[in-house]
Amino acid sequence: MTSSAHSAVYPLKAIQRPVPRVLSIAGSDPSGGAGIQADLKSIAANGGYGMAAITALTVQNTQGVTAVHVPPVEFLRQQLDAISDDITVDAVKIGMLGDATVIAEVRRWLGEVRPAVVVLDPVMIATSGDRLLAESAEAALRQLLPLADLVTPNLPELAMLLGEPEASDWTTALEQGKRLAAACGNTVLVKGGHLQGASCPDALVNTGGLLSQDVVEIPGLRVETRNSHGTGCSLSSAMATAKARLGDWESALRVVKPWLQEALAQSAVLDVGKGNGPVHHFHAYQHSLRPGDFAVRMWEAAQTELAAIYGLDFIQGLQSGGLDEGQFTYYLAQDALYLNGYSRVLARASALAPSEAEQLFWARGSQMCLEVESELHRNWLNGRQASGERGPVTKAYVDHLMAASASGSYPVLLAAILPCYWLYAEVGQQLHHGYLESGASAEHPYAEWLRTYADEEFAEATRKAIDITDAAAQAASPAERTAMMEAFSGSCRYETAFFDAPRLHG
Ligand SMILES: Nc1ncnc2c1ncn2[C@@H]1O[C@H](COP(=O)(O)OP(=O)(O)OP(=O)(O)O)[C@@H](O)[C@H]1O
Ligand SMILES: Cc1ncc(COP(=O)(O)O)c(N)n1
Repeated sequence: MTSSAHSAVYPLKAIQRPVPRVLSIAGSDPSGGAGIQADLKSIAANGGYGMAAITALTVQNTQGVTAVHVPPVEFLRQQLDAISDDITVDAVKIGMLGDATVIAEVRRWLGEVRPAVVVLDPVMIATSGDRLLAESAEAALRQLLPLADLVTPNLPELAMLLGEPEASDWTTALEQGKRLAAACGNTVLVKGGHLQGASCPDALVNTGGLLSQDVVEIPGLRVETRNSHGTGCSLSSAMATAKARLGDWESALRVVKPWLQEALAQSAVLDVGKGNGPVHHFHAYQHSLRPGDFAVRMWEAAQTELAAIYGLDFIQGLQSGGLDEGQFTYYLAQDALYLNGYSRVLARASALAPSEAEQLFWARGSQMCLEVESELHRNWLNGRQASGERGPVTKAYVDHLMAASASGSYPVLLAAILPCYWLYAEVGQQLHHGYLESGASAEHPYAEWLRTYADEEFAEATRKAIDITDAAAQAASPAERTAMMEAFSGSCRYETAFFDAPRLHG
């Protein structure tokens, strides 16, 4: 991309701060969907550092506002002064002001500090219909408008500020936007949220030549949802942040509008409240994993197979001692055959490993498999009548691992490898625990085998294998993670089938 093409999108001269310090002067919504709570999330989600000076406390949830308390205005003054005495404020968003004394205090502070970006959301009435601004303060709010760079009224507020009837179509709304912008000498963001129909446009309106044209419209589709609580708060604080970051209102709205649309579209994920729920400010972070997230997902996916394993005759017989000796021999022989294939797959993981530590870990695992295989022959299969042929489950399981290995993807291969560590360690621990609980009798026909399950070295290796796979998932693409879950679940099913194979094929 040429530098001129780049600056056409983001005018470099105007980019001020990589992480702008953005102050919300607004009311508190304890349910977290609107007010300062929404503002702080919105500022962070849009790349800013959020601060909040609280004008009023409300008692509200997704169903409505039941009380409003406006603390002494001196306290607001102290909050504002504490911030600006210490911190450079790159942008301010003003929301609920409550009454005329609060408006006067904010006006004084704005006059003294003169922040570079001021967005005013003229909050008067909540979505629920409850008043958030004393009626007597409407004139004072009108007089505050010229101190803002951007005013973001919804359609009822736009009409109220002009003293006109509410617009019922977009053309009328834009005309009203032009009148308000001309009267205040600033830019008005006309919002389509209160319109009917499938589209939901927004437009920046300025009649003084500040924009590329008087009306810059950004189209948008309406999201079918009740969860619109706090959209106005979120939009205005996102705009303050994006303006400080990108330098102009048009660039800001172009990034904020699709972000908010997605926040509405994904709001159901949050499942908050019985009324108009909040939007999902951090929807974009769903795609990135925190350490441990993928391990938890895999563990959840393994639960059905673990339950199936504990229900198997083979496992119950091994625990009680009633297991048929022939079945046990078949199991040991297949285990030895399986470990030979598994060793080769671990060697492949070692070859694909991105670091020497992981390379060494899988190489050691590969070596350990061969050692256990020969120990099985030496100590356990010696003297027993066992076939050296791979049974159908052993063959299918090893083929599944080989296919994951052939995929060439390190994360997918690890996901296929992991259940043999994890489920085996888990089942082994349970069996060993059960054996100890029942008195650890030396008479138990499988006592010696059950004792091998207490191997702490194997438990440690399993924890390490989980951590490495989890870390590989964090670095993987979404498509690769889907393939990982498939490979993991496939191996879990083979673990169950492997324990059941002696009954069917032994
Ligand atoms: N259903 C929706 N689908 C898509 N965008 C929407 C929807 N509802 C609102 N918006 C967007 O949300 C923002 C706020 O618009 P709206 O007109 O609802 O303001 P508001 O009434 O001040 O918000 P609030 O609901 O917080 O009071 C605008 O960008 C608008 O386009
Ligand atoms: C503290 C506070 N500030 C603003 C709003 C407006 O948001 P909405 O119109 O979505 O209810 C609110 N409900 N509460």
